Amino acid sequence: MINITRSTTITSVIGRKLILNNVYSNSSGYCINGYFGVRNYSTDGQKGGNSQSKFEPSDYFKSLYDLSGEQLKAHAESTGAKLEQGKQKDTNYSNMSFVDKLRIKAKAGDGGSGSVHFFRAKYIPEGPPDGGNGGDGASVIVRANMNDNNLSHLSRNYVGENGEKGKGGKKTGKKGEDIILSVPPGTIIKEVEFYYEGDEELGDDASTRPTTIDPRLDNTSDQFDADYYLKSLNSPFIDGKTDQQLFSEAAMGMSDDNSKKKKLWREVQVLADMNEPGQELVLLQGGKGGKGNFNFATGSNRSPNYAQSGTPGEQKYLEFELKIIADIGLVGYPNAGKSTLLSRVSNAIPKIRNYPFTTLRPYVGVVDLNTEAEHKPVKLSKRPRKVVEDHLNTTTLADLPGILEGAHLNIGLGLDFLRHIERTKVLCFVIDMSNEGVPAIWDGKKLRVRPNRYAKYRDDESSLKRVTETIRNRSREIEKRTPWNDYITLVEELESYSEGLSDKPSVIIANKMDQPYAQDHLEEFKKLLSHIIKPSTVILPISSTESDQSFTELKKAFKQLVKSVN
Ligand SMILES: Nc1nc2c(ncn2[C@@H]2O[C@H](COP(=O)(O)OP(=O)(O)OP(=O)(O)O)[C@@H](O)[C@H]2O)c(=O)[nH]1
Ligand SMILES: [Mg+2]
Repeated sequence: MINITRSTTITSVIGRKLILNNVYSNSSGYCINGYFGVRNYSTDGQKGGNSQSKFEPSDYFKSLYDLSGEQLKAHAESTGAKLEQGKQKDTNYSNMSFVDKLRIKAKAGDGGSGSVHFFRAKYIPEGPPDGGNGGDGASVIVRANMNDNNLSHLSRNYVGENGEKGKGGKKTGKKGEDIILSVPPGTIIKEVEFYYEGDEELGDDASTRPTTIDPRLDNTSDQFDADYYLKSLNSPFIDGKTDQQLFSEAAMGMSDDNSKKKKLWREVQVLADMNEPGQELVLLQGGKGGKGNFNFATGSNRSPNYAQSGTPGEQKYLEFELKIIADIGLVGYPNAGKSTLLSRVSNAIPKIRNYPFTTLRPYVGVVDLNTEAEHKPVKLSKRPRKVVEDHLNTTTLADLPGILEGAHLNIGLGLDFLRHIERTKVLCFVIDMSNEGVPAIWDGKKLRVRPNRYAKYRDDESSLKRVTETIRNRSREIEKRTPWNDYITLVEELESYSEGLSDKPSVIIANKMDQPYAQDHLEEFKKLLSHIIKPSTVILPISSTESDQSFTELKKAFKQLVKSVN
């Protein structure tokens, strides 16, 4: 078993094969790329592409894996293969892409056909029929898993294993092994279909697809036609077209000149709302195995030489979306210490640097609410990743990219992650109290939250441009920032993006309390905020870089807030 680096993407799962689209580092740090022919390999024991850490590669890949850099070079030279220095990815950090919406195509396995077989033994030349039933096809199942935090591990295409054909001796064929798609709790799954722009009716391959079997082939139906059935057993063609042809024509829109038109998607139905960790649901039912010929023996026909074919597995386009990315979202200016805080209270290992916009994508960590453990700063790269089993006393915390004034106008990293904030239940504001050593003296001017301050410029492109430029310049003058201004700007940005967003239950972290002037800032901050926020809002002074008892307080606050929204 080999550990694949995080950079690996699995683009397809077809039966027992993973189609991997990436370059792999071997143990000596060299890359073995597709040129070596290792893109497709058998993955015994690994179906579904969920646990990417385990798979059985081909012997060829294995033989390359243990070669040293020098040996690999020699191998590449002798075979004319391409060899590149592998990028040593820092897999400890959350450099994995964050995917919160994804559309996939999935097909459950077909049922295996029943067998036509007769018992044979010495002195029994014409024994009774004993062809076994076909195995059922693999179903596609979704499972909510606390240890997943986004959808990036899912591939775009899943094809379930077909059930095996029945065998002589009344042996039932092997069942296709189910594909289990593991998703974070809070994922909503919809069935979607496509149509072409300007033509609402076409493109619905669900309606043109032959999903039901021809009643003439279905021996449970009144119209069952044994002759027709036998003919179809010998030939895969039905009415001049194979089932496969009919399907792919419809799916690819070949029957019409739709290839040039824009493909659009629409919702058919909501299939699942995965809220509870551990919750499981069959998304696509695998086909039923066909009955073997021993089932059809009757008084008038003791030796039926036909069997039932399996039913096809369901096939659908599915859309996965994370409705809730985490219970709690960290909201703050860039460099306020959000990632540092996440690393201290959760199992996540985010990248922490002393410059703004270190975090570019959301990252979700799991917070164990049980532990009263000391939160000592530890070398994060040495810390093992924790797997959560007890989900009752845990909560999830999302580290989000920093926001600036004007984020709702797409300044800074902009709108994209304001969308993520919308999908957390509780807000945890992180305010930098150090403020680069500027002493805090509140000038006594009343602060007001003014959402949609810039709304009047919205429709006028040139003034909007001017305004965004002014805000951009202002954001560079760090000394003009104060903790209370930071807080109000954050609330204004949330409100400007979506009214009521800042009304979610929240806690305020006054961070970097170890810095000079932080205590002064905090005093002023508290004074000022008592005028404008709900008095019940907790303000917790913390120093994320020091060993601090306040983390226990913070966890208590988290526990209470999360309880209040669940
Ligand atoms: N002195 C002190 N420094 C801190 C504290 N918390 C964080 N820092 C430092 O502040 C810097 C920024 O921390 P990050 O956690 O990367 O900040 P962030 O809010 O995630 O920043 P972005 O990802 O850019 O939005 C780092 O150099 C941290 O070491 C603190 O409590 N005290
Ligand atoms: Mg960060």
